[in-house]
Amino acid sequence: MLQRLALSLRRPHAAPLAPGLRFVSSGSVNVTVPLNFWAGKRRTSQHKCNKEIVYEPATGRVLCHLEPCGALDVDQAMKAAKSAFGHWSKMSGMERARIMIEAAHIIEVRREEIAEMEVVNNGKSITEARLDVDSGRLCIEYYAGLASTLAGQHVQLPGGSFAYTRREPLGVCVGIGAWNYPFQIAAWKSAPALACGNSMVFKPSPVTPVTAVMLAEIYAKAGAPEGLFNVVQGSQDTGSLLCHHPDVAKVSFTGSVPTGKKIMEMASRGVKPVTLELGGKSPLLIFQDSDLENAVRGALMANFLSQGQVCSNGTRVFVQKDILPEFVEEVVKRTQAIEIGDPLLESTRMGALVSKPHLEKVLSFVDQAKKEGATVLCGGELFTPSDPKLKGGYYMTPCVLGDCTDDMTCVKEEIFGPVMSVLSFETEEEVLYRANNTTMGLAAGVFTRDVRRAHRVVENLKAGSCFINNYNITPVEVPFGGFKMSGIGRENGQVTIEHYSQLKTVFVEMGDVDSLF
Ligand SMILES: NC(=O)C1=CN([C@@H]2O[C@H](COP(=O)(O)OP(=O)(O)OC[C@H]3O[C@@H](n4cnc5c(N)ncnc54)[C@H](O)[C@@H]3O)[C@@H](O)[C@H]2O)C=CC1
Ligand SMILES: C[N+](C)(C)CCCC(=O)O
Repeated sequence: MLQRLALSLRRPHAAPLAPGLRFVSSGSVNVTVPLNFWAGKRRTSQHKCNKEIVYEPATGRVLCHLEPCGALDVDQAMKAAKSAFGHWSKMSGMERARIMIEAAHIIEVRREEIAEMEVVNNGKSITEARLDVDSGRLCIEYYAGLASTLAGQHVQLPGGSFAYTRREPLGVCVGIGAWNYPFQIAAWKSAPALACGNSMVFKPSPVTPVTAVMLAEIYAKAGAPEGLFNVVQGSQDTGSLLCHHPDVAKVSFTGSVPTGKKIMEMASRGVKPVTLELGGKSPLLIFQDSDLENAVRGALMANFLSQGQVCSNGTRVFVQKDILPEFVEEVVKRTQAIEIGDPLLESTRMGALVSKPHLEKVLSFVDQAKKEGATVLCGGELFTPSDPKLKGGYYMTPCVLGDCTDDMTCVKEEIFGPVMSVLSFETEEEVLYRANNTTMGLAAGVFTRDVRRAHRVVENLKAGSCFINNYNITPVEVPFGGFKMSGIGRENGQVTIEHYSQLKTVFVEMGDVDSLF
C-alpha cells in the first residue's frame, strides 16, 4: 500500500536511488552545523542560555545541541523577513511560482537525504519519511500553481464609477511547528504563505530542529530573496517572542490544544489572525456491511502511521457488534505483524517514538486503560530491538485495546502514540451521538458499502476532515483542518489562500464628488 503510494508520488525523473544506498545510518550522525537560518545563512544564536539536547529516537544517542533564540535573534530574523517581504510581495505570482517550482525540484533531488535526516531526528520509518517529503514538495508545487491565479474582482458602479479588489499578502507570517511531521509542516505552512507574497519566520519543535533548516537552505538556493523563509530554534520562550513581535502579521501553529489556546491569546493582543491545527480524538465508524479487509487496513492507517503520533488519527474505533470478533481478530493479527525496529531499514514499518518522556507518557496511558477495565489485546509494552545499537531507543509494541467504554481515559484523551481503542456499537444513531460526544473535531471516518449511509453519516459527523472507506490520506489539493477545539482555519487546498492574504477594496470615482456639505 505504502509502496504503491510512494511510486505514484515519485516523478519519473526523480534522482534514482541505488538500492541500499544510504546517506546515513542509525547511531552514526552528529549534527554540528548551526540550526538557525536567517538572511540567507545558517546562524548561531547570540542568546546566552543553556543549550538543549536533541536525541536520536532510534538509538537514544545525542544528535545535536539546540541553541534557543532570544529576543535579539528573533529581531534579526524578523528584520530579514520584513526586508524580503518588500521585494517578494512586489513580484508577480508567476515570478514567485518559478522560484517555488525550483525549490520543489531541489527537494525532489535531495529527497532521500531529507527523508533520512527526518528519520534520524524523528524516529519514524524511512518509508513514511519519504512520503512526508513528497507531500511537502507537492504542497509547494500546488501553491506555486495557484500563485499566478490570485486576482481581485471588478465591480461596476453608477455613472461609470467602479471598484476593484486586490488580493494582497499579509506581511511577515510566523509558523510554529510540532515534532510529528517536521519537514512536512514547514512546507505546508510556508507554501501557501510564500505563494501569496508573504515571508515567514518558522520555529520548529525543539525536539525536531533538523529538517526545517534544510527547507530554508532549499528556498535560498532556489533563488528566494534573502530572508524570505527563516528558521529560529527554541521552545516556548522563543515561540512567545515570535507571537508578541509587533512586526508579525499572522501566526500559524500546529500542536496541542493547550498551546494553541496560548498562541491565540498572544496573537489576540496584536489582533493578529491565527491558523491552528490542533489535536484530535477522532472516531472511525465501521459498519457491519463494510468490506472488512479494507476496514482493517483503514483502522491500521488510522492508528499506526508515525508511531501513532498523528493529530488526525482515528483512535476511537467503533465497530458494529456483529462483526466485532472478526474485526478484532484480523486487526490484532495485522498489528502483531508490524515490523518494529531500525527506522532506516526498508523493512521497518514502525520506528521509535519521538522521545523518552513521550514514550513513558504513552505507556502510562496503556496502564491507566488496564486499571479502568480495558483489555490489552496486543502490544502496549516497551520493545527492545535485537540490534545492540538500538537498545537505548524509544520503542514500544503497537497496542490494541478491547472492551473500551466511552468514559475511559484512553477513549477521551489524545494519547499520541500507537494505541487503538476498540468500542462496540449497535445502531447508526447511537454511534453518531458517541462519535460526536467530544470537544475535538479534527477528523472522522466511516467504512460501509451503503452509499446512502456513508453520506448520511458524514453529514452528521462534526469533524473537519471526513473519510469514506479510507483514512489519513491528505492530498495537498484538499483542505485539511478541524472543527471545535481541533482548530481554526485550514491548510492545503485553494481556501488556504484566503488565510494568507487579505482583500483591499479600491473605489474609483469617475464623476464629481456628491458632497452633502
Ligand atoms: N495535534 C498535533 O498535531 C500535535 C499534538 N501534540 C500533542 O501535544 C503534546 C505535547 O507535545 P509538544 O511538542 O510539547 O506540543 P506543543 O503544542 O506544546 O508544542 C508545539 C509547538 O509549539 C511551541 N510552543 C510551546 N509552547 C509555546 C508557547 N507558549 N508559545 C509559543 N510556542 C510554544 C513548541 O515549542 C512547539 O514548536 C503531545 O504529547 C501530543 O499529545 C503534539 C504535537 C502535534
Ligand atoms: C499526513 N497525515 C495525514 C498522516 C498527517 C497530517 C497531519 C499531522 O500533521 O499530523
